[in-house]
Amino acid sequence: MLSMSECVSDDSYEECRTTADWLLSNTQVRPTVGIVCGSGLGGLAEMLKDPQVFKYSDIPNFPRSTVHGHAGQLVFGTLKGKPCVCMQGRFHLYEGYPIQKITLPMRIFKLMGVETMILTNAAGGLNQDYKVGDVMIIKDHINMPGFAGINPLAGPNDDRFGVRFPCMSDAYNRELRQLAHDVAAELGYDFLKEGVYSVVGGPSFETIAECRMLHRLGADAVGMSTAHEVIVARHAGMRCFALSLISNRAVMDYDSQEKANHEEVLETGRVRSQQLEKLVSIMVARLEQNNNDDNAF
Ligand SMILES: O=P(O)(O)O[C@@H]1C[C@H](O)[C@@H](CO)O1
Ligand code: HPA
Repeated sequence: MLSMSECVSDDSYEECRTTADWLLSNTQVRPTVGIVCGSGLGGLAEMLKDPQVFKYSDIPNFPRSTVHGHAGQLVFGTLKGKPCVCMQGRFHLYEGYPIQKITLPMRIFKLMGVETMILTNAAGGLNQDYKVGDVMIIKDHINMPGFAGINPLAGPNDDRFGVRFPCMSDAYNRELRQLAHDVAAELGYDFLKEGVYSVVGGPSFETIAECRMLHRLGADAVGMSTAHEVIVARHAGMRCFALSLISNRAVMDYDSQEKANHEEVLETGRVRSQQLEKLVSIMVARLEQNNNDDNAF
């Protein structure tokens, strides 16, 4: 039988502090906004002015990106005058990292002063009204690995990050969702939806039966990321906003010839990236600084 320290990744407060301090001593930027780029959406990082780039491999305690479409670098800079840090590439459970490791950047960002997280991903559309290229504002998630106890907060709780039992009914900030709707309407975007994201472990795409089940459970889109990061960010009291780019339609029909594939996912990102960049940059420009959050420490 494994001991607790063998089961639970050892990325302690001190390690996060070391990484945060290392980054703070190597950049002048004091980010208040964190952005995570999903598959094929790395272009979001190119919006930052006066960028300062750190390869993940050069950052102490940071994991490495192993997935095509995830560049593996942290970019600091300003967006419409707001200091930001942007992950050009994220980590996924299927890469083999412990779940605490893939969510580690959230804690590092918190220690660096980030108050608001904007997360993006590519996802398969389960909702039959969704088309490839639609963008879904995430209003809630279903954490499938969580039902099997795979939760980034499992293990001893460090109260310096947040409380033992954090609330998740308000995980996706209502005001930020409304802001996204307002900005999209001003831009004339007719491809914006709002729905529930279900995270699965991957890397195999879902079977037809799995897609049907997730849809019946109330999910509008399925993907392999984001929810774990949001759990850790909310635990640490950061407010979260997340978007799914519907990169493919989940196969729900046994007569369908469609097959999910990563190339289609990346291609959809290329097609929509400029519009997403515009949406995110206007949102960032209008962000209020104060984050009055009950979970905050
Ligand atoms: O990082 P995200 O969630 O955007 O990546 C999605 C899920 C898989 O990693 C990959 C499948 O194409 O894209
Ligand atoms: N399923 C899971 N993850 C995904 C998908 C999908 O269909 N598309 C992009 N990421």
